Amino acid sequence: MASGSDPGSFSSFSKCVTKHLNLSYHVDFERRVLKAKVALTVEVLEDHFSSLTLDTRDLKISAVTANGQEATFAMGTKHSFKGTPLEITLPFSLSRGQHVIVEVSYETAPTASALQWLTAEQTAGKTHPYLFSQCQANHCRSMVPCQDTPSVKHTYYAQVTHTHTHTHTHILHFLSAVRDGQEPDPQDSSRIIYRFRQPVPMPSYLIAIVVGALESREIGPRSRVWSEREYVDKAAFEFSETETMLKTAEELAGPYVWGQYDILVLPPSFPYGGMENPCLTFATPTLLVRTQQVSVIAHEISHSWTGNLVTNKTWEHFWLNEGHTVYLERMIGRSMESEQYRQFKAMGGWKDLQDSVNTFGAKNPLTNLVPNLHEVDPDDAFSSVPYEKGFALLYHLEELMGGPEVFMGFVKSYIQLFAYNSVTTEEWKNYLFTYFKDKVDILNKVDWNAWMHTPGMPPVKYDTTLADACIALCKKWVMATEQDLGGFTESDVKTLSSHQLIEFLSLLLQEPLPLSHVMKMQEAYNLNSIMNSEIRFRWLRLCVRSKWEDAVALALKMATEQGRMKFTRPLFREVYNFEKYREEAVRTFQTHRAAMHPVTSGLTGKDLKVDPSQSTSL
Ligand SMILES: CC/C=C\C/C=C\C[C@@H](O)/C=C/C=C/C=C\[C@@H](O)CCCC(=O)O
Ligand SMILES: [Zn+2]
Repeated sequence: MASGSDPGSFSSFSKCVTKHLNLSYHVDFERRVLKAKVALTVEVLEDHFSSLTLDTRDLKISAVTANGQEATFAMGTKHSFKGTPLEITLPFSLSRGQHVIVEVSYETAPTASALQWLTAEQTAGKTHPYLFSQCQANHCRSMVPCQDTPSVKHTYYAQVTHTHTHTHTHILHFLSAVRDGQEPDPQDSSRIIYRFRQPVPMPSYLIAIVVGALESREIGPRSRVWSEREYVDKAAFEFSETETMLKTAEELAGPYVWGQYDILVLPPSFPYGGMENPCLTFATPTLLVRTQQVSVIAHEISHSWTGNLVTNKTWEHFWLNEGHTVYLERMIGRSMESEQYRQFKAMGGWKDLQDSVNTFGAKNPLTNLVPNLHEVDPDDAFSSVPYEKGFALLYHLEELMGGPEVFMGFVKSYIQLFAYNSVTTEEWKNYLFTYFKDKVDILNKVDWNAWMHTPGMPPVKYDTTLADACIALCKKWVMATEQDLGGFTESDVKTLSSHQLIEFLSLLLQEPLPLSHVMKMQEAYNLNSIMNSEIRFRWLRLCVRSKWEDAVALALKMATEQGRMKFTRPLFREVYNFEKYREEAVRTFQTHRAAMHPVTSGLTGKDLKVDPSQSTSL
């Protein structure tokens, strides 16, 4: 499964592959570290095997054993984003097909890039500290020494406990796995050990941990929603369609193999809309506004097949995870709503792709569907491209091959064939040609090099029925002279759904308006009062781009009161590009960076050209 190379990993996965991890964690909130032990069950792939390399990042390793015997180890040279290779020499030699249990005792750093430690004051409840992880893409190595490449899949078992203080009695632990009971710690009966079991083989980037004062509500026969008490009822209400979506996804893609499907709503600094951690999707609280959660939860559910069951072999093939997941997410939307709704969402995705291409530059190789990630940090490469160019390719193929039902047949078959494995684009393409063996002539006419290895926008058209009202209103604003402005009233947007309002604002962001127009838009539509974050985010970007000074404070407020990178980074960049407020953007970032997620603060710092080692720039 793990042959080939991965530019993001130092680990020796062509010599050996991890089959199982047994983790023991002790969470120390006072010192902000995990004291841990991991036992890796490793299958040897070659004869005369006596050494292996694991990925680590900022870990303090204290001991390594192999089958219980002391093993020697050395740390290699630290790489800026790949971390430090841990080179282990076994006290014996093994042959191909044998297994060895390598146990590493270690401690994480308070700055571990996978972890965000929140003080009690940074939580909604204000009484208990909180810890959460985000391992995708290459951050698992900062909490577990492992073969941190998506080409290796293993099961895992974990036991977790935390330092007991009188204020921490209500703290619960969860991992991306099935709960396997809890019991008093035999070494300290005031502590509880929580146990978890993940029997489905999965890549390291899907290991996840959360520790905090959490409550839950049942939302379906295999689903609970977890969050701090302050959000839990709202979350249960917003995610009430989860079981319907799971069933729809199963009809499309096959059985759900992960047992439980729970959702965890995190504190506002969580950097993404959602993260598909198996058994426990992590979600931003910005979804807790009606109509916003549907596509994100459909997306995370879809990852249970595309991404978690069939996984990209390296991050260069990330579009296989995300393109297929967006395709499946929109097929769920098609089943639950309509084909027009799917087409409308596809058009919205097209704008997101355009936005990413504009941000990177239309000639930037990071806008290739399959980018070269040698010496490129995946976090720097992340954008809508793998999602939306990936979807656009699949949609294009769907049209060529005979429509959604026919193409979904291929996607389902691809999932069944590659389930529990990791794949490359080449393997995907070979299977496409095998599945559609009667239509190879048509497939040969596709300009594969343009789709896969050429930067910029691809050529695709969608059904615009639901977007026509948005396109017409956008045109009206773009063409309007100062004299025409009096003709705009609240009734223009009365019949638009929130999805259509998002589309309207996305269209306007492609053709920004004069300040007078934006001010009139506020007067007529009162968009400042809307709290739906997808709408607010686009509206505030539009205002700042039109140089409306009053909007700067609102944009910076939204950029800092939540930390979803999809919103935070473009809002900061927008204010930064408004010359007069550039310093204000940098100052606000400097004030908030200590409380931001480590990845968000790192990437926003790069966007604003703030030297990470200095407290101020400019
Ligand atoms: C070609 C891109 C190369 C590598 C990307 C791989 C990982 C990127 C890394 O930065 C982690 C991404 C994690 C994403 C998690 C969830 C997203 O689906 C959220 C999308 C944005 C949002 O809705 O907030
Ligand atoms: Zn995704």
